[in-house]
Amino acid sequence: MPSHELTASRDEADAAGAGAVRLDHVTHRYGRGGEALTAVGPVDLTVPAGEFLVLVGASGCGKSTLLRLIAGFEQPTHGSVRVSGTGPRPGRTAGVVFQTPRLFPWRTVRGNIDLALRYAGVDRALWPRCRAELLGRVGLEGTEKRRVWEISGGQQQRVAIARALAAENPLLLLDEPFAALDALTRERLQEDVRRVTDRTGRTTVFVTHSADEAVFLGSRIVVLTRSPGTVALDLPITLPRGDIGAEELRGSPEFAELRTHVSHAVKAAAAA
Ligand SMILES: Nc1ncnc2c1ncn2[C@@H]1O[C@H](COP(=O)(O)OP(=O)(O)OP(=O)(O)O)[C@@H](O)[C@H]1O
Repeated sequence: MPSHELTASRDEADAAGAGAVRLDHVTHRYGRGGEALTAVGPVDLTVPAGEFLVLVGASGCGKSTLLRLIAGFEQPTHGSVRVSGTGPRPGRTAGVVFQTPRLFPWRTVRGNIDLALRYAGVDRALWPRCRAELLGRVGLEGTEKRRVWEISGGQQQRVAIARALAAENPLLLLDEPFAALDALTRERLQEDVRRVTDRTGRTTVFVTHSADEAVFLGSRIVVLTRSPGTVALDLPITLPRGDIGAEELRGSPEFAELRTHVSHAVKAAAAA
């Protein structure tokens, strides 16, 4: 890339904020002709750096498609997607966590994390420290030597989160990462993700069906209409973050009120 282009894209990134996402009039269509399906759009959405945005909506409303557009795995049919002021690059722009952990099953926990560190270009001499720090962040200290099949589904998803954090991308994208887990594990991992993202200040876009999960995690919630997904509700969440316990938060009347509000909005958007 010529140096003036590099400078221009750096300037754009600085102005947008590292990890900031901007969707301008984005539409995405799958297929062609009579078979074509407009899955998303038009959507205009700006996610400032450091925000925790949760996308909620009924099945098939286009949540995953939006996430894939932000990750650069899909190109919009119309409109533009910018992350940190530039077009997203698949595998480079964001750490991504999917519904299933997608780990290398024949490798150890350590092997899976090291692969991510190698891919992120981290100096090999720093791997032990980075690995320990990443595993510490997701509560997996002492599991380095265990094979993937020797740890639980919840622990595997924790490894996937640690791996997504390895690249130090300012943007984290999570697509229903806890959908397959039992309620208790799910709550614990929600707490982990809330803590880790609050601590690291990363911009996060999280997809879920659950109003409860959305209110617990988000600093902002966007509810999508049914397909094609457009913004039905854009709601800032002003619940306290940081120095409040998870149980206290989940048990508060404000939490219950917001959960009901979001749940009704999701149902109304799906029926509209
Ligand atoms: N690769 C694809 N090719 C064709 N159609 C697709 C493709 N991926 C998704 N779709 C369709 O686009 C629409 C939106 O799908 P998407 O997976 O984005 O929704 P979602 O809200 O994430 O659904 P869920 O909550 O069930 O995961 C659906 O009608 C789906 O069938």
